[in-house]
Amino acid sequence: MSSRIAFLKGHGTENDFVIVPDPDNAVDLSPAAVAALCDRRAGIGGDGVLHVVRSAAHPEARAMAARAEWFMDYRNSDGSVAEMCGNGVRVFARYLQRAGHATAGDLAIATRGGVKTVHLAKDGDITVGMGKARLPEQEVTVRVGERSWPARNVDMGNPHAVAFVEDLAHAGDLLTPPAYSPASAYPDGVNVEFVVDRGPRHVAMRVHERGSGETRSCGTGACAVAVAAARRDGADPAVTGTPVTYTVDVPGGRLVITERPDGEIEMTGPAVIVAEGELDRAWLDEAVR
Ligand SMILES: N[C@@H](CCC[C@H](N)C(=O)O)C(=O)O
Repeated sequence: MSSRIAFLKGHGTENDFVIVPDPDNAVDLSPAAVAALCDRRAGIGGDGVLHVVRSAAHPEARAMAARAEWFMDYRNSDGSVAEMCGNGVRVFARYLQRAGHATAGDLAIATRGGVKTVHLAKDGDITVGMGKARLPEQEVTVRVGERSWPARNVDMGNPHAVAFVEDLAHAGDLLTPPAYSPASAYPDGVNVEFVVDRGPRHVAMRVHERGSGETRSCGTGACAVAVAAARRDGADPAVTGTPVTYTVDVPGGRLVITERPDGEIEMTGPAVIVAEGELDRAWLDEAVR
């Protein structure tokens, strides 16, 4: 076994990831190993890890192997797994392109949230088919300090609570997860988005991510926000037969989200690889001890 592990570092609207190419699923990425990699002082640093594995080599993805050669085994920075990562899937596709595993055109990627189709151009922004949103009706309240807001429940494969606020500063420092009630609303935790209006079909958000804390962007969160904003604004493509597009500003940049009449959501945004290197396996072994 080599004493080195290849890695790359990338981001999408500053939601940043450690990328671990591991086609045969040979690297033991325990939760402690993921947390060590994501540590911004003692490790590489990132909001999460994109473990790049051939679908056929991963028990959670084998059933998707005929439709998608590669599986995005996404982990949050605390080591927990999540169903889907919208910024991550664009960065994942950018990595596959750079490594020569994908060319311009449509590329299917397996995720725990199902197979997603990424449209890759030679360069520039990347568009991803994010699937449909589910809007469970349950009433939820999100609380930060003395303030509270009703939140819209949006499921993008992973859970989101979207709260429209007067000022993004009202979300506070987001060093701890925002409180919500009822406590039973999200048995597996939730990503919480705070949203303000910027103009017609243009909003800005901050997010506290389950398993990662406040991040500079969340792709699934931006989709959840766009759908929640559209319904609040009385826009439902399924009713009007017309696609609806929202621009969503995040602290790390801008994402453009379109919901089509069939409910399918497309997200467009950047994906950047910033570095490539090798990890010392002995460091990782020591870090998880
Ligand atoms: N940053 C991601 C979402 C990552 C998963 C999330 N923290 C969860 O646990 O559901 C995105 O861009 O969608």
